[in-house]
Amino acid sequence: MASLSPSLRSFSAGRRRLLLPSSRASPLSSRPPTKRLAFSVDFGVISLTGARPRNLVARARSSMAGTATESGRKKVEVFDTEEDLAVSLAKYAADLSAKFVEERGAFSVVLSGGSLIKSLRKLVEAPYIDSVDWSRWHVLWVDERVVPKDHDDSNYKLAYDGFLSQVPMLPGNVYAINDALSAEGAADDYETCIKHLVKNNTVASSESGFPKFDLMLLGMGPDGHVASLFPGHPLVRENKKWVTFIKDSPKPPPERITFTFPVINASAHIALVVAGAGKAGVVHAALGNSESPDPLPVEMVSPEGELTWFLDKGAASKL
Ligand SMILES: O=C(O)[C@H](O)[C@@H](O)[C@H](O)[C@H](O)COP(=O)(O)O
Repeated sequence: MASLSPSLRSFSAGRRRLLLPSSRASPLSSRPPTKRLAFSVDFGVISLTGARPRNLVARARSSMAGTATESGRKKVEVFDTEEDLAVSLAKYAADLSAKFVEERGAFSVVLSGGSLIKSLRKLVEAPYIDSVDWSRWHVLWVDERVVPKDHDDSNYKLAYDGFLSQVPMLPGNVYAINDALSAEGAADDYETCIKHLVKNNTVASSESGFPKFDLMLLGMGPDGHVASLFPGHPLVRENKKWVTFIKDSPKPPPERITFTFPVINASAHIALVVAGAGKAGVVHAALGNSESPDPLPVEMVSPEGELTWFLDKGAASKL
């Protein structure tokens, strides 16, 4: 069982030193994972775990050919409950951690905000709390709200309270934005920070010249947004910058920084984690055969590597 390292209270993120909101590591359950596997199809694109929604295989089978990237692979995993989803997500992240730590001595992980952090809760339990080499993790954010670190809207605070404070991660390996800067300044500064990480091989580089993160963990909004890339917003077409900013986010708070699609899509692995029937319509749209000239942001997620959808039964209910 990990205890909260006192040094985690003061994170040094590159040139930045951040004071953290006070937080306590709560006692962690040592309950073993209880994944239930009721059905599984895997032909390179789909595996269903737990409940098998009507028509999913046929629909996914027909949609994948049209939407998978040339080199990329796409999987859709559906779980009976969000609890089962969380169990599987923890194993997925821990397995990738072991693979990348062995291959290149580091594991670069990108978090989003929202409900994703809660879905990572099994990672702070046995067996992963002890088996994962947390000292090799390097954590960044795909998007961040431009608010102080101790503000309730901060994605950093959300992740710190719900995840990072409960694992023995090295404080210097957690890269938060500089909250003393404007949105534009913070975006530029974060891009510079990532350039340093690419230069010293902490983060890999894609052939396209963009950073290639080992694992990106994305949530999806009910309107189909990912990161802070919203439907109909010109930022979805940004193709040069690595990190950009938005001052009119339709989801509050309005000022944010966000990775751009070229960076998201250079990833080696992306997990799109979506739970709840409220998002079933967008999941259906995203996994359908849409030929729309104006795709939803979530439909633009198409990594060089592997995309895995983690859905609970509610989110998959219209498939
Ligand atoms: O900072 C943010 O707002 C997020 O990074 C955002 O992209 C989030 O992941 C989605 O809005 C899904 O959030 P929920 O899972 O809470 O719906």
